[in-house]
Amino acid sequence: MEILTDEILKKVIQKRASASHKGTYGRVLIVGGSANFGGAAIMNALGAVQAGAGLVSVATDPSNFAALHAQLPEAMVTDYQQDFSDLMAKQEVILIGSGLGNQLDILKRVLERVQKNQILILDGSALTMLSQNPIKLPDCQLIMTPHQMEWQRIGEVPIADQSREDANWEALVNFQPEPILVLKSNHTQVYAENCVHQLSVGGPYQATGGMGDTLAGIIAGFVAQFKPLKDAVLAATYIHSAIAEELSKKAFVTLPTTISAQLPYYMKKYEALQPEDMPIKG
Ligand SMILES: NC(=O)C1=CN([C@@H]2O[C@H](COP(=O)(O)OP(=O)(O)OC[C@H]3O[C@@H](n4cnc5c(N)ncnc54)[C@H](OP(=O)(O)O)[C@@H]3O)[C@@H](O)[C@H]2O)[C@@H](O)CC1
Ligand SMILES: Nc1ncnc2c1ncn2[C@@H]1O[C@H](COP(=O)(O)OP(=O)(O)O)[C@@H](O)[C@H]1O
Ligand SMILES: [Mg+2]
Repeated sequence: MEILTDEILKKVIQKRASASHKGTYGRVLIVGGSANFGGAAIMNALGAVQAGAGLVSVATDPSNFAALHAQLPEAMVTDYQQDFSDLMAKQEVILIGSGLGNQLDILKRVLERVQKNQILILDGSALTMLSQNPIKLPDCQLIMTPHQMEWQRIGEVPIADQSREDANWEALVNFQPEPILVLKSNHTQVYAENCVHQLSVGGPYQATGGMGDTLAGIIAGFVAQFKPLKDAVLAATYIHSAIAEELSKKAFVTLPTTISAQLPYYMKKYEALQPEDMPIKG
């Protein structure tokens, strides 16, 4: 097991080239946010946009359009009950499930259309629906972001056994293609390419609804811009909790939207650094 440190940010975050444009930094489609859980899709989008994704679209319930636009005019919207396959085809990254609720038809429609070169992130309700319905996963690059109960449901690893790496690896073999697993808890671990990486940052000041929705959005924003995939996921997972820990020095709770708002400033400190550079101060 490896402990994640800010070396991963030095490795992953790159200074932007002058000769670039929004398309250079990736297109992300978020599918989520039912009428009751619109905030989840908004927090996905805030995470992805603030992390630097070039173009972010949200397929959601139309009742969320105005709130999303008011919070984040940078994001585009579409009605998730309509056919959005043309929009899907243009994306590098698709994130589905945060606040989606039990909408199996939408999940099936999206999974059937995912292409091999696309990155698919499965969160929240998508994981719960997959655990209850026999649906084939698409042949693409997969990332799953369950909390402990979601991993118990979909991975069939009881929460009490999730501290055992061998139990989690055994469960992962049952998924084809094998996903990168971001197993969220108070000791979040990332399972990828035969290695387990554990967070050394973060704490209970993060225990607020929407914290995982925000992480899923940040992962989407990072994998849209940075390569290789595994390092981008590790960096996103690290920065989400590192910002929270920094904020917790002055705040009792660290709200998901506050973490997203800090992303561009925190990332800026790392753009010109390389691994092994002097530690960051302040
Ligand atoms: N503002 C919004 O729009 C928001 C929308 N949201 C969306 O709602 C949907 C449902 O997601 P969900 O996570 O709230 O519910 P569910 O999947 O039933 O899991 C909860 C059950 O698991 C248990 N549990 C055990 N260990 C756990 C752990 N480490 N972390 C967390 N839970 C743990 C837990 O135990 P308990 O709390 O009872 O002790 C409880 O029994 C999903 O799409 C999500 O994106 C939310 O993001 C909130 C903000
Ligand atoms: N006590 C804690 N210590 C560290 N991190 C925590 C703690 N409680 C929650 N978190 C983090 O908050 C996030 C919660 O994710 P999740 O339950 O999916 O939230 P939501 O679905 O409400 O957005 C995860 O990243 C988890 O690691
Ligand atoms: Mg969640």
